[in-house]
Amino acid sequence: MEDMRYLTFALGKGRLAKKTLELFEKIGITCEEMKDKDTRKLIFVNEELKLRFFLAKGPDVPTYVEYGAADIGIVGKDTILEEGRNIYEVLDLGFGKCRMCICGPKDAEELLKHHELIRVATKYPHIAKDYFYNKKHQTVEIIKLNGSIELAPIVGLSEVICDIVETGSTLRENGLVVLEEVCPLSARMVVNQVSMKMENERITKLIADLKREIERKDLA
Ligand SMILES: Nc1ncnc2c1ncn2[C@@H]1O[C@H](COP(=O)(O)OP(=O)(O)OP(=O)(O)O)[C@@H](O)[C@H]1O
Ligand SMILES: O=P(O)(O)OC[C@H]1O[C@H](OP(=O)(O)OP(=O)(O)O)[C@H](O)[C@@H]1O
Repeated sequence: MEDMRYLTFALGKGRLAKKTLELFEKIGITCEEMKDKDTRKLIFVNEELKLRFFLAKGPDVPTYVEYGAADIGIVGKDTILEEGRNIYEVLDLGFGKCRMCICGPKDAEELLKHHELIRVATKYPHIAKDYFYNKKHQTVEIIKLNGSIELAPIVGLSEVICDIVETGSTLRENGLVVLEEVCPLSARMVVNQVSMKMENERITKLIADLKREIERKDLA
C-alpha cells in the first residue's frame, strides 16, 4: 500500500457528476470533500484508497485521459464520439441515457428524404458530419452552435439540428420532432491506454466492481 501511486479520475461536470459519485459510493469509493457545494477547490483526494478526483468540462475529459493527466474518465458517449481521442472505452455505466437525433419541424422530413442541401445546426459537428457523410452519403452544411440548439430551425438558421434528446420535452415545447436517430448514448468509463497496462490490476478490479453494481441495480 505504501508505494502505491494515486489513480486520478476526471469526472464530467454537470448532469453526470452526481450519479457518478453515487455509483462510486456504492462500491465503497467515497470522496466526502467533493460534496461540498461551496468549495472552489478543483481536486479531491481519498488518501486511504490512493485516489484523486477532479471535475472538468465534459469535452475536456477525454483530453485529460488521452494525455494521462487522468488515468480514468467518466463522460457521455456523445463526448467520446465528438472528441475522437485515443483512449479505451471500457464500460457503459447505464445512466445518463439519451439519444443523438436529427430533429426539426415535421416538414423538414421531405428535405431529408430528397437529400436536399440542408443546414444542420449542432454542438456536435463531428458526429453530425460522420452521420451525414459516412452513413447517409448526403452533403450538408454544418453550423456549430454552443447551446440552445433547438432555436436554430425556429429562427431560420438551419433546416434541422443534430442534438441530444432525452425526454423529448424541449422538442415538444418548441414544435419540433425527431426525424432520424443517430445513436443511443449513456455515460461511459474511459481509460488511458498506458494506465490500462501499468495499473491493470487496480483498474480491472474497479471495472469488475462497477459492473457487478450496475448489473445488481438492473435486476432490482
Ligand atoms: N437531456 C440531456 N441533455 C444533455 N445531455 C444529457 C442529457 N441526458 C443525459 N445527457 C448526458 O449528460 C452529459 C453531460 O450533460 P451536461 O448537460 O452536463 O453537459 P453539457 O450540456 O454539454 O454542458 P454545458 O451545459 O456546460 O454545455 C452529456 O454529454 C450527455 O451524455
Ligand atoms: O429531451 P429533453 O429531456 O428535453 O433534453 C434534451 C435537451 O437538453 C439538452 O440541453 P441542455 O439543457 O444541456 O442545454 P443546452 O442546449 O444549452 O446545452 C439538449 O441539448 C436538449 O436541448
